[in-house]
Amino acid sequence: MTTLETQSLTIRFGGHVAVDAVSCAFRPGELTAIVGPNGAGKTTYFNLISGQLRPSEGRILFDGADITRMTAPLRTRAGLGRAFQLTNLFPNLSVEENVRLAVQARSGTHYDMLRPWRTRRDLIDRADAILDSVALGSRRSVAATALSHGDQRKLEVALMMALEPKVYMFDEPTAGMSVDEVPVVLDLIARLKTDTSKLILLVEHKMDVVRSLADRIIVLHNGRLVADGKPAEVIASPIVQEAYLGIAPGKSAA
Ligand SMILES: Nc1ncnc2c1ncn2[C@@H]1O[C@H](COP(=O)(O)OP(=O)(O)OP(=O)(O)O)[C@@H](O)[C@H]1O
Repeated sequence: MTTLETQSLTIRFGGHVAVDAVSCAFRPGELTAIVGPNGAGKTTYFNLISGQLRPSEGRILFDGADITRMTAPLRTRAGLGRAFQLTNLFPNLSVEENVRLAVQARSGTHYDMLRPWRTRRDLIDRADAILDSVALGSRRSVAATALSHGDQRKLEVALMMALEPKVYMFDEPTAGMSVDEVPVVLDLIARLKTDTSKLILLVEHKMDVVRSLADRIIVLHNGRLVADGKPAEVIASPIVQEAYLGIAPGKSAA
């Protein structure tokens, strides 16, 4: 069973404590939304979990192992998946080629001159299924660099899916998308949620998105974990509405 836990996780930048002794355990089958005002430490917390940053103090446990000092690539290999903006893309290769390469990397298959890629029906089918699930089947021949912003975000999700992670980490997955592109990504995350062995973390500002997807919400403020609970409870809590989501008491959080 996949488990992920941070214990007293802290990072300081000079004198500024961006993430301050955050202790939190995440469970499989649960989508946890991480919310809070700008500068609260949400992305920094993500960077600590995925290994882009090393904590000043505290520990990260993943499937029972202490991964605090593990490099980001090793964390990815261990099953921590994060959608990164474009960094894992080959911009001049097509959408399909990008996804196939990610599927191939996951399968551990290396380039084999005696066995052309097209003979690997299993890998091709897997790549096709992923392309369809992110609604990029019709864009498969387009160079990654030529995609619209929304389609590039979908491709990032596709590459993460190809790696079959145990943990999916989404940092504002619909940011910058047009209104008609948003539902595809939300549907996709909702479908990922149906696999109860997976654990999903979502940093999101839009409360309607949080409300529709989250099983649990944690609130960060000034780097501290200040609320943790079921969405209805956390959203309704006056202190969160007023102080952390910037909503006057009595008004809707949407
Ligand atoms: N590499 C860094 N060096 C110095 N300060 C940093 C660094 N990364 C983040 N910070 C600071 O840490 C704090 C938390 O930033 P972070 O980006 O994690 O907030 P956030 O909650 O994700 O905000 P937003 O919702 O605006 O994306 C901010 O004050 C930010 O300026």
